[in-house]
Amino acid sequence: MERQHRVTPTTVATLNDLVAVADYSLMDTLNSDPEGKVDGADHAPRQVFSGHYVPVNPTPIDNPEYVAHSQSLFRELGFADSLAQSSDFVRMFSGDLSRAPEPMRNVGWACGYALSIYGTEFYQQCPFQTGNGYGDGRAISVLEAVINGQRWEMQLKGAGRTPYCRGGDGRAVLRSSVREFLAQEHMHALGVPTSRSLSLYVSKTEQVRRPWYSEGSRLLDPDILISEPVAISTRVAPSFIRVGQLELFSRRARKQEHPQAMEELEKIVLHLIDREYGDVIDQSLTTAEKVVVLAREFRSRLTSLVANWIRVGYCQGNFNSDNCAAGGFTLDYGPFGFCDVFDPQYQPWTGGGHHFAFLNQPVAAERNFHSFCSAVRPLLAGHPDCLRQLEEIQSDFPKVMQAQMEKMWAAKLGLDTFEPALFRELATLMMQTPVDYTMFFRELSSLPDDIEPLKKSFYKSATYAADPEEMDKRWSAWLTHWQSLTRPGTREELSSQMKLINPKFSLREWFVVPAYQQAAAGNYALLRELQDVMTKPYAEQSEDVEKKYYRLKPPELFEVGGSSHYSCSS
Ligand SMILES: Nc1ncnc2c1ncn2[C@@H]1O[C@H](COP(=O)(O)OP(=O)(O)OP(=O)(O)O)[C@@H](O)[C@H]1O
Ligand SMILES: [Mg+2]
Repeated sequence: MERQHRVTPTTVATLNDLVAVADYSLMDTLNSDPEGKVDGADHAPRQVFSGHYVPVNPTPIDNPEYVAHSQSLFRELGFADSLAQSSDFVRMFSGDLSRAPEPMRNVGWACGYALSIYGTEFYQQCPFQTGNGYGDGRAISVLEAVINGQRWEMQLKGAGRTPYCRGGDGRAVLRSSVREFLAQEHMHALGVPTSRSLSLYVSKTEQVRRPWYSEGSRLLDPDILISEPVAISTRVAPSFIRVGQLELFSRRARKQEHPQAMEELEKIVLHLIDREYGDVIDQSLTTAEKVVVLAREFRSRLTSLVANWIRVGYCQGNFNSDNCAAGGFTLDYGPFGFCDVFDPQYQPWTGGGHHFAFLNQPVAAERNFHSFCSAVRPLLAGHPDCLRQLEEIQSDFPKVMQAQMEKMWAAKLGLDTFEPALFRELATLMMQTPVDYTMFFRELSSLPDDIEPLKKSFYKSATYAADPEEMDKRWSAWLTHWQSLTRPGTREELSSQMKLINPKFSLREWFVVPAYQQAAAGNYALLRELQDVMTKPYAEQSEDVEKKYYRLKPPELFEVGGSSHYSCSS
């Protein structure tokens, strides 16, 4: 596949500057659904039997209003901030491509994908029970652009129905859009690979109904239907290929569903390599050889990603294969959460159970990696040596994952090597006390002489309250043990290294709730404040910020439906 390296002007000041670098090579290299409507007016749920994408045009939201854009992404892309509120940019990124300037096309694309939950193939989520009606139900990509040598795909979320909408309305509400918008940029600032947020627009007049929690509800499931404003957010990434997408084509190849099935599988895998692994996979290798390198590289990215999630207290919530980006970055901020209390079983999504809980994410990742290996395996038929290598890459996943986890825990503790006994005692203490995960590690990063500063992070459970003296004694013993193991060198150096690993601020749900509630009433002040604070998560920031955002979760906010847990998020 030819890579085009067109360079944008240093500043993209107008929509014309952007569309001038729009690139549609994807629509030519990949297969279009032969039954797709050329004009993109393809919004009713139906089965899509072949092809990598369906041409489909977004459905604009009524009366769009600017909510936010990511200043840091705009800067990276060379976009002028003023662009985000200019009328033609607003029109396009709120879903109206009808007047997009040339060479912009007024048709985007949506992709089908398959679903495996914790490594098991599922079809029942597809309305036709065949898997042919499952995919981007409300996400539509509108262009790719190569900007300063980096390729970005721009995808609208909440842009209306596609053939994969499964009877849904194709919309995203402001609440879920604000959550995803803030989280993507926070994650990036935390140094964790992720899709990025470009822009967010809300409709001043269009609302949809969603199940939600009544004020103060402590029920697990939503108990009311509420009307919420619809929004369109645009996210960008080198591609949006998911493990589930590779699985869709692999399942078709396995079942010989149509004559081009194997060729379509190969094409999507080569496309993934081009978009996400172009710099690490030699173009001159055969497909089978490329697949082996791809598997090894994806394993490395995925294990590192999950270790990073745990480092920053993030639980993805619904880590199915269709929410697992094949490029190895975080995708789909649905029922996610950043933990307050350290709890290995932390899981804000009531439907996620133990499988996708905080410290089970390495195992969930392994399941997704197995789905990935099964999906690419047909491309290695007739290449016993490559097959053997893939087997080995797959079976070594737990070893590599474990190594990444140990490296991460050692770094969080400012140690050169992982100390199992020290860590075991810490995990026990963190659970029994329990501690606020973010605050504990941040306080530790200041290298306290005694446990007093650490107590700022203690929630003090019944276990702690039953015998605080004994607990404090154990904490002091642990601290002394830890101090004896920390790296030689100056204290300042160690402290500042640890403060780059252990963030001061994390995007806890109880910060986000009032921000999206205010936003729904047209007040974006809190949202902007969170944007600002959470894109500098390692910085000390002001006293005022510290008072508001560096504190224990108030007791009355625990177990609140829609904040501590949610059954749906869209
Ligand atoms: N309101 C909706 N209308 C149509 N399809 C929807 C809607 N909400 C979710 N879907 C589709 O249901 C599937 C599962 O939903 P899920 O919550 O994982 O995805 P999502 O948050 O929409 O998308 P993504 O994974 O693209 O971030 C997805 O394929 C999604 O496109
Ligand atoms: Mg999803």
